[in-house]
Amino acid sequence: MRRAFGLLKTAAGPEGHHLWWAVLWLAIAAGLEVIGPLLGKRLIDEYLLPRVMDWTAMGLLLGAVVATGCASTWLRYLQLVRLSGLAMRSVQRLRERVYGHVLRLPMAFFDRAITGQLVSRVTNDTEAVKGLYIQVLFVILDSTIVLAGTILAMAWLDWRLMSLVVGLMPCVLLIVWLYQRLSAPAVAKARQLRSDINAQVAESIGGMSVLQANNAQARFAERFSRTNEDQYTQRVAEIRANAWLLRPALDMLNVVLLASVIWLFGQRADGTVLGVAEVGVLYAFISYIARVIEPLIQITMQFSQLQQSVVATARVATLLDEAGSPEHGKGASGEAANEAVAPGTPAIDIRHLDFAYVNNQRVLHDLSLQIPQGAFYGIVGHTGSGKSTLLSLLLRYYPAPRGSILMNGQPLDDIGLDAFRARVGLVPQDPFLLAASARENIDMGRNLPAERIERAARAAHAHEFITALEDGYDTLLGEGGSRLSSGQKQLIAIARALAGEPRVLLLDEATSRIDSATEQIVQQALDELRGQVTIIAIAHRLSTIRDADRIVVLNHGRIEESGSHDALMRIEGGLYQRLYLLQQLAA
Ligand SMILES: Nc1ncnc2c1ncn2[C@@H]1O[C@H](COP(=O)(O)OP(=O)(O)OP(=O)(O)O)[C@@H](O)[C@H]1O
Repeated sequence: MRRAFGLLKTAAGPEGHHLWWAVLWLAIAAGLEVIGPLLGKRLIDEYLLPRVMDWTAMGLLLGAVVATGCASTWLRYLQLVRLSGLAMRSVQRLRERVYGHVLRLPMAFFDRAITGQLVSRVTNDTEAVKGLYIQVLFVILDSTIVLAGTILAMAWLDWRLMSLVVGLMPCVLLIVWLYQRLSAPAVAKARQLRSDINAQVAESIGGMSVLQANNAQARFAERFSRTNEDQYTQRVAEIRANAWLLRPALDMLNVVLLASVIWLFGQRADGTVLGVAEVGVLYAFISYIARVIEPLIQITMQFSQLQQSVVATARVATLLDEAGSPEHGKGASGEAANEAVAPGTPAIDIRHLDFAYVNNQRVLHDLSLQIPQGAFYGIVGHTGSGKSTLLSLLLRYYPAPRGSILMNGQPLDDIGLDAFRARVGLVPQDPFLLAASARENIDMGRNLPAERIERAARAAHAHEFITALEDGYDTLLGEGGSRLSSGQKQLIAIARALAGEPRVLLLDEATSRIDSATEQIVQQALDELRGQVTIIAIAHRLSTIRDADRIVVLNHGRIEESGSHDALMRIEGGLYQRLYLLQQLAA
């Protein structure tokens, strides 16, 4: 609860004072609402019943009754507008903060994160903050003030009648509690079914090609319709519980309360003529009864909603507490170091690198490797030998032990992260294309000049097919680049990496999903970069790295062999030779 409200306060940001003003005005609105029946009582008791026809005073009192009612409604409306605006701006601020935070989380976080849950934190859970404003501040606070004011006013008028009303109040709580108990299963079921509906839609859109290839449309539509029908049934059950239990029972209670007040009132009359002063009290009490029941219903009904909002907000707070990537020596300028590289300094220098993802289960053992400036190195090995792990450490997705990896003679940790990312380019196995134009996919939010994008596309041999598209570089590529072939997507990913003009280019099995013809294009592109860029390529397909200056063979996290293709092929029974021959056989 404390965390949720702490977050609410920070989300309100510079508008925090609006909150206090809203509370103050709400209290005034509630006060005005309570005053109305008191004025009405005075009108009845002092003028109508004794037939004192002082039209000015009566007009003033009547005007005051109408004015307090209007002012209270108007103030409440203004505060609802004010709080809703504040709530929506808070959601907007919080959502930006959470998304910005997620973007800075270390890769290790995403190993255990579940995508759907993270999306829900950023979208739905941040929305829950709005619920806190509207449910807590507006509904609960407003209802509580009205309730307290009404009870006080009743006590002041007639404490015995007030005791009767207050005595019957627990019945409202009991009715609402019963209703919630009875409707809870339907509410929970309906909510579960709604997420099933979302999941089914997402699943079928994601697997549309498989679905249509198997002619499964009818079966999916039927499954969807069943879930949809179930959800409808549960929603109807919820509405029925409201219509048949909640409202009639509360209306009944209202009648019982009214009848009891009138009965008690009748008991106290002297049997012939009602005490003049008491008719006004009866009027005020009748007005107050409605003002007691409604706030009570509101408070009780909103309580479970409030709990959900608090839990959701606390979940957002937990995500925000997740530590971001460690700061990387802000002052150290990677670019300056780049210019002043002493001759002979390796581009990458790995020194006795040990690494474990989870305590003591080492994945890399005492790895040492020097990669000269502008060299092309290939890394091969069986599945699970540690290739991707090495690449992840070179990319600083996970922190390597200090001093175990140097770039241009500088420990990775000392290089500013921006300078580092500008220096290193990555071509991943999955090219990850945005649902945007070819240009935006190469640019990737860096605002690069058009010439640089085109130069990169030419270097990646992507320029030809991009210009053949109907709008050239501005052609929209569809979700995940669905308009392109796998090979073309990979060429775009290479162009994207080259557009950053990196000094080091890392390729993570960039040719595993493309045909031999495209692989040759990739090889040609890499050949053209040789000498200018240091290239480190992980490859399952050994033909991609056959021409590398050196091939490093990993086995269970250790360097087993290292040398040129020809040198490695000469090691009889060597791991590389076996891998290569196996691939030749498979081909
Ligand atoms: N995020 C992770 N958390 C924990 N262990 C991991 C993680 N990633 C990889 N591993 C483990 O580290 C070892 C090396 O995995 P890695 O992905 O580096 O191998 P690889 O050589 O790239 O394999 P492949 O060729 O199949 O991609 C494996 O035993 C794997 O289970």
